[in-house]
Amino acid sequence: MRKADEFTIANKPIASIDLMEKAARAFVQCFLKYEFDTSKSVAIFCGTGNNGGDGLAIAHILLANGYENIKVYIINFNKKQSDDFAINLQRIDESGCKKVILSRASELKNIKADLIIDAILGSGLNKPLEGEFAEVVKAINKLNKRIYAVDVPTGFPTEGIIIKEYNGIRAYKTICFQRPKINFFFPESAAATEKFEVVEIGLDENFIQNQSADFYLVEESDIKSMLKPRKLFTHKGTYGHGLIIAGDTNTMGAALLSSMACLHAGAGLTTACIPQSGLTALNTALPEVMALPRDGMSKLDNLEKYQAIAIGPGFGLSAESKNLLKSLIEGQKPLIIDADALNILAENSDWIDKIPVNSILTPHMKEFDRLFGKHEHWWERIQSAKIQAQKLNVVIVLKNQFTFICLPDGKVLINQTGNPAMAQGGMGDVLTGIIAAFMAQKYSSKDAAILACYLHGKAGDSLAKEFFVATASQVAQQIPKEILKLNKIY
Ligand SMILES: NC(=O)C1=CN([C@@H]2O[C@H](COP(=O)(O)OP(=O)(O)OC[C@H]3O[C@@H](n4cnc5c(N)ncnc54)[C@H](OP(=O)(O)O)[C@@H]3O)[C@@H](O)[C@H]2O)[C@@H](O)CC1
Ligand SMILES: Nc1ncnc2c1ncn2[C@@H]1O[C@H](COP(=O)(O)OP(=O)(O)O)[C@@H](O)[C@H]1O
Repeated sequence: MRKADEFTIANKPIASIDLMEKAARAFVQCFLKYEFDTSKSVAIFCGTGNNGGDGLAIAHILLANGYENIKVYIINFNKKQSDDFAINLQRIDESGCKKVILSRASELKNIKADLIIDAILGSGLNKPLEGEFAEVVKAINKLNKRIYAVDVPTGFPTEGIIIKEYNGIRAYKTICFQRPKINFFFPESAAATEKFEVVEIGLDENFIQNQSADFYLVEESDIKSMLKPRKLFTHKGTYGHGLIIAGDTNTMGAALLSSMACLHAGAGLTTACIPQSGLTALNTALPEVMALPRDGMSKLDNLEKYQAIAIGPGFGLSAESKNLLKSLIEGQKPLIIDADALNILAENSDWIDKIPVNSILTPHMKEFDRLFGKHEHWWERIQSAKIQAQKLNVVIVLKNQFTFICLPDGKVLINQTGNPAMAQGGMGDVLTGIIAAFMAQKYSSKDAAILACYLHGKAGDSLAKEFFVATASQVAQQIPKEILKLNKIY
């Protein structure tokens, strides 16, 4: 983003002070959506770098938008000022805005503000907070007011490890510029900001898009360009056959959910490979799905008739399950490996290197750590996932609020759809079924994983507008509606 900033300044007729002004305007526009009561008092804490410069520009724009009770606090601890900060300081002085200069944290007393804007340090953070900076941040957090952070909460690293003892600003909302920071996608960021929102500030998009990067956001336009229409004269054979090897006596629901998702996401045929004891449930709940009873089987025949094979949801850890997984791994046909199949792999780590290339692994955090070792920090976990996806030549779908899709070429795609209404058992089983459906329809492993994660989350997002909780079966049934919104039938 820094490079984009410099590129924009060098290649567009825009001076850096004007870019700062644009960023501040974009911040205020977003801020006013939520804080339209201009009678509220606002304390704006500004450092002396460009983040602080943004804070000063925000102050005078808020004044121009009807806020009368604005006070800026200049955190003047390191005495170094950026050029654009200095220009905005002069403008603030001319505007007559109330201003306090703090040389020590202990000078921060009697703050009576309804709202706080944090513009002390932004993306320029280059070491953990300590000393006076840590003290002032602690005092601001203690005020217990709604804090809006400019670009980044002070003390929050935009990339790299987020320490457990996070001592930075605890924001209510971060309004960040042009692109979200990678670390916002990790659960540890919840300590720094409850929410984040990205605002456009006019940086050169072509330049940003052409930068080589390890992390990419999945956008709706990507999904639209990937989805294939269903063509005239096609039939069930056109859309492939998905095999879902799942379920056990007490976890048959997982097999039903995966099969239901495979069906609704468009596989031409779906077969559930389940224990005999689940047949009545399957035939009753999902009459469209065929059954392949697997009791006593350590190997499956005729696998060539399936274009996608998913294994794991509710599968159990029995000797029979282990033998079946082993034979499939030896078969070298790409697999979608989830849940208990991942746990079996973790117990038999010498099989991991033999996973068929182009397979898709769909672990949540705990399953991932069981497979590849314990990780203290999400940043490290993602680095491991990147390495393993490359080494094994597989796609690793590391599931969470934001799911990371790690590709064999080292790229990591971040899925932004989905929400806490989806935090309920069976949701991962549905994701596995959707992936299987797209693999059956001859999408590559990469495309199947991307499409499935996006649509799974999108279905949850649509349901969350209507329901407090979205159940896994509701999500499965919502999938064809989501596909239709993005794609023509024929
Ligand atoms: N790029 C964009 O798209 C745009 C960016 N814009 C804005 O610029 C912001 C980035 O500004 P920036 O580069 O001036 O850095 P900033 O965060 O103000 O801090 C710099 C100072 O902090 C210091 N420092 C560092 N760590 C420290 C610590 N732990 N404890 C104490 N001090 C510490 C460091 O001192 P040093 O250690 O180098 O001596 C340096 O002096 C960005 O977040 C956004 O708001 C928009 O205006 C326009 C478009
Ligand atoms: N808060 C959330 N926001 C977005 N997606 C979520 C959230 N909670 C769960 N999910 C999604 O639900 C799925 C849960 O998977 P998993 O834990 O394997 O579920 P289960 O084993 O119960 O089927 C993942 O795809 C995850 O991304």
